[in-house]
Amino acid sequence: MAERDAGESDHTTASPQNDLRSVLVTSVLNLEELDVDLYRGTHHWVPRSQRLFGGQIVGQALVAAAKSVGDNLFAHSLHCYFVRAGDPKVPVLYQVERTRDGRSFAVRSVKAVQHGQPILTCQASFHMQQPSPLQHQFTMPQVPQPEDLLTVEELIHLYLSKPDLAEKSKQGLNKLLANEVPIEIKPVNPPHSFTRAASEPRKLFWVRARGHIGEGNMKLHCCVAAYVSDFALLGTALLPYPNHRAHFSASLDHAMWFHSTFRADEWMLYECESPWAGGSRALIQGRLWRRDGVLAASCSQEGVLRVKEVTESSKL
Ligand SMILES: CCCCCC/C=C\CCCCCCCC(=O)SCCNC(=O)CCNC(=O)[C@H](O)C(C)(C)COP(=O)(O)OP(=O)(O)OC[C@H]1O[C@@H](n2cnc3c(N)ncnc32)[C@H](O)[C@@H]1OP(=O)(O)O
Repeated sequence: MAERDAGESDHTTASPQNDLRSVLVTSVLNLEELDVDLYRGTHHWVPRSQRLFGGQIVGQALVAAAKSVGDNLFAHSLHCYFVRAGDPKVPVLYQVERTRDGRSFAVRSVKAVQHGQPILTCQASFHMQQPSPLQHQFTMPQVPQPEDLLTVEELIHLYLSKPDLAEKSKQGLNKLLANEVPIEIKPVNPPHSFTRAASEPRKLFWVRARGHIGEGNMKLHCCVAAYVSDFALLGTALLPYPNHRAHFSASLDHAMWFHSTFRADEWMLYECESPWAGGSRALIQGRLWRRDGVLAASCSQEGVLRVKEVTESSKL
């Protein structure tokens, strides 16, 4: 374990002149206030499953919770259950209950509702900054810098340029390219081709919000990190099983802890690993690292994964 650097990072900052404001800030996490502690959120990107993206619901729930706590308090943890699939055809209502306001901590309970029914329950806790001599963290894995790696889109174009690529794979890759995901990803160990080999249930990638957010609003960066943290976590559990494909997958619960200041519009290393899978479920743990090696956030999630074996003919 390494000593944690409690100081500010030497971030290279995305320039607002060259980079439009992130749609996560202007739209997805910009909730409409309907009444006291009642908000409405709309959608930007919806996954192919046609159920709302879990990260969007968690990020919006955290925005709603954060609106009722003072500027001196910062999100330090959240615990959520996804109890129903989110419907992309209607907005989500967020009802906030002010569970407790103490001297150092405040706790909020948020219910995300559609069609009169909860789709997510979330407890979020906020804490004032307090100095402590007790400081440690793991050491960030050593990986190539994001400038030396390709984005997911660049990798897909590379795979598409391979002359022996099967028509079905081409269609799959083009569908992936059509997604307008508001985050950028650079895998650390991308496969050389679209076909995958079995690997340990662990993956590393650089990630950041697409577009500019700017510094100053730490609560907002935590909400963006909550959005980002659910994106590719569950797939980690499938890495040892290239001959199986999930016909149903969904995150069941999601917990997150925020440790340090960070900017979600700057590259962060996301380290994801799945220590267990069984009974059609998998546990996945994630660590978000600032590129200067400071541990920014940790998360844990359990998901349901119902898989089918893929035959050679169905792969083509
Ligand atoms: C260029 C960039 C490229 C990138 C492109 C993008 C690529 C990747 C995209 C990444 C996507 C990220 C996704 C991240 C993960 C998520 O966001 S998941 C969304 C959040 N989570 C949820 O929505 C879960 C919400 N909760 C639920 O839906 C329910 O709680 C539950 C389904 C988990 C509960 O299940 P259950 O109690 O069984 O509910 P039921 O209503 O009874 O059943 C639901 C369906 O499951 C079938 N089913 C039930 N039991 C079984 C069983 N034992 N075996 C098989 N099937 C079962 C049941 O029949 C229902 O099916 P139908 O809906 O009727 O088909």
